Amino acid sequence: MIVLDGLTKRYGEKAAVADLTLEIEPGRVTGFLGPNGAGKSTTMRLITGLDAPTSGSALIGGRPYAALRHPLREVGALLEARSAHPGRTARSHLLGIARSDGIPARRVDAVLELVGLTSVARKRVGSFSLGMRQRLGIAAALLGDPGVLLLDEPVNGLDPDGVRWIRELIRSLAAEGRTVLLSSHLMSEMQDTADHLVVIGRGRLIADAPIGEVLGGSSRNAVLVRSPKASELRERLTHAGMTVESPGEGEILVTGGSLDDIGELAFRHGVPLYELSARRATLEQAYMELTAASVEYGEREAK
Ligand SMILES: Nc1ncnc2c1ncn2[C@@H]1O[C@H](COP(=O)(O)OP(=O)(O)OP(=O)(O)O)[C@@H](O)[C@H]1O
Repeated sequence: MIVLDGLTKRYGEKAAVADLTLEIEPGRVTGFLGPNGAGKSTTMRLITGLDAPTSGSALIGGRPYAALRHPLREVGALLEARSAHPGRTARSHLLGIARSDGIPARRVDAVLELVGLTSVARKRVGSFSLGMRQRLGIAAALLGDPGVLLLDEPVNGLDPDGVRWIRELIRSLAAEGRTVLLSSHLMSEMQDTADHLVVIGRGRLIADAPIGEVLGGSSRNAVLVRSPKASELRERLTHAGMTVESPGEGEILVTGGSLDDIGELAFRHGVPLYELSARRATLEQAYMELTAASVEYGEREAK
């Protein structure tokens, strides 16, 4: 369990993280989302003691990172900035980290196997592809078999097989009862991996809710109806207070009413239906609505 209480980090006038209070619970994957510059990496750095908060606290199992006796056995982190020396082999890189926390060498071989790098364990990291380096970073995070994992953009550079592999790994780590905090800009990947979402913008909390709740709260949830009497149905649904659009000939898209409401209304008025189906909002759509007001480095600035 990770507990943030009034966590704040200022760089001069600017608050990178502002008064963040939340609990990241074990046994589920918590997705950590926010526009560029929202403060995700800073939050992860504060949790892992790489930066000190200006005020507030970040506790892991009730203690700050600096007070953990065997930090690698309690927290594993894959953070963007951490990289291996290109002249070292994968195995010697991991052995160095393992030694720093009294982790036995056999664990190094076990994590190399787990991330699929056994065959290149004695190759220099400098010759690794981005995806292989990412796997090595994940191996380092898992070295101490920690109960808490912080993964900042772990799918970066991975091919589709690698992406699927990491999704399954992350889900199994959470299923074993670990606390997993995962940041990613890939919304479809997040939708498939996370159970719970924490969304921040300009350092502040925007949402802390189960993914189903975030998706259900989107205005983009709608019902698609196809009918040979679409225009009559449109009038009746509008009269009943629903909002109706016509995306195509004989089709209407309804918000403000459930499948059951629409089906019953059509039945009452003798309107035949050829299709009645839920169009669920994607995480990308729900996320865009949530963060619209807090995009810091948007298109306008970038151009
Ligand atoms: N060392 C630093 N000195 C000054 N400002 C910083 C420093 N580190 C981060 N910031 C600022 O704090 C804000 C939050 O940055 P952070 O990297 O945590 O965002 P992020 O959500 O991880 O963004 P991204 O999605 O782009 O990785 C940004 O405005 C950034 O410029």
